[in-house]
Order: sequence, then C-alpha cells, then structure tokens
Amino acid sequence: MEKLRRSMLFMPGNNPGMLQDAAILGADSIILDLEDAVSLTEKDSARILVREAIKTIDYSEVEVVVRVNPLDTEFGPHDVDMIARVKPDTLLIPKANEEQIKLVDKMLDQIESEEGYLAGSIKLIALIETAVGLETVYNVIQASTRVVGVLLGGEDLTADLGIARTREGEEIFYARNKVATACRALKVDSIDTPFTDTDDYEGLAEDTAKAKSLGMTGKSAINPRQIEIIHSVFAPSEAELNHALRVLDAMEEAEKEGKGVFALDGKMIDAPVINRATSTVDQGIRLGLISGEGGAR
Ligand SMILES: CC(=O)SCCNC(=O)CCNC(=O)[C@H](O)C(C)(C)COP(=O)(O)OP(=O)(O)OC[C@H]1O[C@@H](n2cnc3c(N)ncnc32)[C@H](O)[C@@H]1OP(=O)(O)O
Ligand SMILES: O=C([O-])CC(=O)C(=O)O
Ligand SMILES: [Mg+2]
Repeated sequence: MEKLRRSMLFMPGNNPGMLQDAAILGADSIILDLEDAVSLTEKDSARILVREAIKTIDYSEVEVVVRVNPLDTEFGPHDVDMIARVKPDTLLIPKANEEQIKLVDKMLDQIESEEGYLAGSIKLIALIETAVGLETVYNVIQASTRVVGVLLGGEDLTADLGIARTREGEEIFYARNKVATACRALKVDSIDTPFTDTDDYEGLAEDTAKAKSLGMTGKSAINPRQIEIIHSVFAPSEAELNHALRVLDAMEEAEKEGKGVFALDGKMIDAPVINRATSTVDQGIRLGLISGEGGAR
C-alpha cells in the first residue's frame, strides 16, 4: 500500500533529544532538517548527528526524510553524499527546480550502485518555494521518477514574491492550487506549508482545512502538538463517511434496476459522485474508521 503522508514533522537536525524521540510522536513522516533550522556554524556537526541517528535509531514505520541544503550551496552535495549512504527513505530538496532534481537523481544513482542498494529506492520530495519552482512544478515532478511528492514552502515563497505572509493565507491560494493540481495530475502527494503559530490551534485547523479543500493531501508541522489536529482534518468526517456509504448502497439498488443515474435525498448521483464516495470509503477503511465490509465501527 502507498505511504500515508498526512503529517510531516520538521525538526532541527542538530537537536539530539528531538531526533531520539521522533518515532513516538505520531507523525506519518519526520523531516530531519539540515537546512534553515541549522545555523551555518552547525552544518557539519548536524550532518554527522543525522547520519548517526539514521544508523542507530529504530524509526519503525515512520518515514525518515532528510532536508538537505540546496545543491548549489557548499553544503548540499556533502549532505546528499553522507546521508544517502545510510539510506533514509526520502530526501527533501529545498528551493527545488528541474535542474537540481536531475542532479540529485544522478548522484543517488551513483550512491545506490556503490552501496548495493536497490536502484531508485531513495525517494525525493521537491520543496517548492521559489517563483521559478512554482511556475515549473509539473516539470520538477517529472524530472525524476524518484519524486513522490511536493511540499509547498510558504515562508520562502512569499519572501521570493516580495509579499507578506498572513494568518489567513490568501496570498498562497494560487500556489496551493497550482501544486495540488500538478500533483494530482502526476499522482504524487501534495503537502502544505507549516502553520507557524504553534499555540493557535483554531488557526491551524482552518489553515489545514483550506489546503485540503484545494486538493492537498497532507500538511507539514513544526511541533508535535500540531499532529493530531492535522490528522483529524485529513480524516473523512462521520457525516462524510455515512453519506458515502449511503451513496454506494443506493448505487447497488440502482444497478439492480439498470439505472446509471439516480437521486438520493433529492440530489442527482452519477459517476463522479460515486467515484468520490468510493474514495471516501476507501480512505475510511485505510484509517480504520470503518471496517472492510463498509460498516461503521
Ligand atoms: C520555514 C521552515 O523552514 S520550517 C522548518 C524548520 N523549522 C523547524 O524545524 C522548527 C521545529 N520546531 C521547533 O524547533 C520547536 O517546536 C519550536 C522552536 C517552534 C517551539 O519550541 P518549544 O516552545 O520548546 O516547543 P514545546 O514547548 O511545544 O516542546 C514540547 C516538547 O516537544 C518537543 N518538540 C518541539 N518541537 C518538536 C519538533 N519539531 N520535533 C520533535 N520534537 C519537538 C520539545 O523538544 C519538547 O520536548 P520535551 O518535553 O521532551 O522537552
Ligand atoms: O517547507 C516548508 O514549508 C518550510 C519552508 O522551508 C518554507 O516555508 O520556506
Ligand atoms: Mg524554506
């Protein structure tokens, strides 16, 4: 089954306590950061700490993602070379563009072959956070078959656009839309930017719901207290599940009567509505909210 990435928790790669406890916080993925959460003077020691953490700590089913430095800095190539050799699940490539994804893809081909790892086994997530990256996101995803998702970086993107970042996030509406659409077209995950006020739970829930409503499939987090809220927004609600189950029941009845289109509660039900109901039920089963037989738990 494909990997769930509802929540991806960032943590500074130079914080041993956070790296140690990261598996038990409930996030689907953890992002061990070597880029912006680590100061220039700590880049080399953080890289070693993250390598040792991956070698020695059992992160179980949690996806281990490392955010390396941009490939065109003095740190990026060192990060890729040292970290890929201990086989993280995924590398997160900041300030991503087509050229950088192709470059890291080649480096990984070489490292996997030298280390005897399965070719293509280390995956990539492109961090889209520049105007160029956003406008070319479709090509960025297609630049390597390793790309399994895109993460939208709202802080750097708005800085690059020269605009302010707000609590409501209207300024990143186009970016969310564009990323979600490209990701849906190419069947990879689209993960939203973190909500940076860790005490504003209502704001986090609204912001996550906005991203979900535009088709994004997950959200990054910067604090463990954000994970549960993100998961609850990405789970189908009880009302959505019940409605989807009723649609599928009604469809079975309609099929018996040879009808392709029918009404439920006065609303037309046809193929797109049925497809949506099927995916809601599948998601409910996957998250353990309903049983495989379709009954509520
Ligand atoms: C724009 C960007 O690039 S975002 C990506 C880069 N940024 C990051 O990685 C920042 C990650 N987050 C953090 O460092 C912190 O959560 C902060 C600085 C935002 C807030 O720190 P605090 O106020 O200390 O958080 P809080 O009081 O909630 O911490 C509670 C516990 O959770 C732990 N914790 C907090 N954040 C994280 C995290 N992101 N990952 C793992 N553990 C964490 C703390 O170590 C603390 O553990 P303890 O109780 O064992 O001491
Ligand atoms: O990945 C993120 O969302 C954080 C980030 O780098 C940004 O917003 O610039
Ligand atoms: Mg950034």
